Amino acid sequence: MLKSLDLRPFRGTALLGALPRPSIGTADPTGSVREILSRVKNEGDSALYDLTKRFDNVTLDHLQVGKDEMEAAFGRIDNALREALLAAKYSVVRVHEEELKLLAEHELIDNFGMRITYKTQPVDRAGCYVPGGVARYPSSVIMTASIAKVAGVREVVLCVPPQPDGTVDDATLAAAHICEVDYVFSIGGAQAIGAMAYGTESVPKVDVIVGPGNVYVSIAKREVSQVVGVPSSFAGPSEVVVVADESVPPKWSALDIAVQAEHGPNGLAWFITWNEEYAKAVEEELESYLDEASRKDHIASTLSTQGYSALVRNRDQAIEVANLIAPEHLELLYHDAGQDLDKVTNAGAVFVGPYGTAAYGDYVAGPSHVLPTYSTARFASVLGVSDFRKRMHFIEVTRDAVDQISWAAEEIAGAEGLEAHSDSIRVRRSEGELDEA
Ligand SMILES: NC(=O)c1ccc[n+]([C@@H]2O[C@H](COP(=O)([O-])OP(=O)(O)OC[C@H]3O[C@@H](n4cnc5c(N)ncnc54)[C@H](O)[C@@H]3O)[C@@H](O)[C@H]2O)c1
Ligand SMILES: N[C@H](CO)Cc1c[nH]c[nH+]1
Ligand SMILES: [Zn+2]
Repeated sequence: MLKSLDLRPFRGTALLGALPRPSIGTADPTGSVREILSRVKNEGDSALYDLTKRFDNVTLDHLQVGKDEMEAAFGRIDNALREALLAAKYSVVRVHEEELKLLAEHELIDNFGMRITYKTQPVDRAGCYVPGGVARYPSSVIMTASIAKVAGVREVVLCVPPQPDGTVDDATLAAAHICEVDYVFSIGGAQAIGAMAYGTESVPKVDVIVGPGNVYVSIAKREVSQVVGVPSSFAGPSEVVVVADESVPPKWSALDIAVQAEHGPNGLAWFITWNEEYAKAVEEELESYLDEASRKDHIASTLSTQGYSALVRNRDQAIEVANLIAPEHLELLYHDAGQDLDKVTNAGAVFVGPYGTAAYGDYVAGPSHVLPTYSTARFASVLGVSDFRKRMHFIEVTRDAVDQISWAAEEIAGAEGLEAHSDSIRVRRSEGELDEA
């Protein structure tokens, strides 16, 4: 089921060479995504109807879902789910209100008499993509839209693929109601990303697009990043690296491999250990779980392409391998894993200790479950408040600064041959103090 790798002999750059390369699937769909985007840009709503027929096999008679329908869905879902969605939103809002405090306006420094102040402002309108091909994701509404609202975004637009009957499922609509989403459209895939990036007759153009999705969605976001803000994470098919030893029940490790694999194709699932016997026990548990699993085909699909069981020398090498993979989720389940956190340099989210299944992060821990995949955790981060806000700085130049530092600016402007630059400074330096009005 998992492909076995013995990484114990490899060190340094040889270790990197021994790892399989990450893959987004057999054929790169960038060409067809570009075609979809260009149709949406040129034809607007009519392309959205047509592409939804083609890729979702659904004939829509309208694109937008009304706020009354969101509220009705909130009333229809069962009580336990309503409470669970509210609890998840509460947790996410709490964490992001703390993050927002870190972005508060602050004076950075008095630099040669120039006061430098930083301030952030929300974007005006954000687009949240919520996936819906091989599963339903009301949690992704909370993990995107509620964060946009905490960030102060004025309007949130949400796109989600339609169900086969053209509707959007109640749990997703209820989550949209809870998060006070302003517009919901039943459009999925690359066409939804194009609609939010360029705007159509029905879909308002947004300033930032966030949210996870399959390879078509993730590539579409990358393609429109010239005209709209898109986080640098490639929030694509789910990934997990589970590191464990005999201190963890093998069934727990096996389930955690299956958790992210059940999202569907093109994902990645690694199991890493330094105990050969334990590796066999986990593999057996995984096989017996798969016999009964309702999403067996999805799990098998990810495991058959990027499912690995790797044997390493020790926990240090396990973390070295994890850092090279840079996975979306890293689980350090073994005893005393807290001692190793400083060694982790590349991962979207890290779960620590035997209870740390990534499923807590998927739903209730508080940080967004929209995380970097496809090795982008080398440079990208979890979705957060700052993805919906722009940073500006204010430079207040005092008379004192004119006296202190003009000489350096004039000198450099002279070297660049930019006369107006140096004149604009010289005139202030030489023409003396203005009366304070
Ligand atoms: N990284 C993260 O933060 C994160 C979070 C949640 C989910 N996910 C991932 O999101 C993904 C969701 O994928 P999904 O497929 O269920 O839903 P999705 O909404 O991302 O994709 C469904 C859409 O894909 C389009 N599509 C399907 N086949 C196509 C084709 N051949 N050409 C062009 N477009 C096509 C359709 O329009 C459809 O509406 C999963 O891979 C899951 O692992 C990632
Ligand atoms: N594991 C996904 C992120 O890769 C998020 C999610 C949503 N629902 C369940 N899981
Ligand atoms: Zn998940």
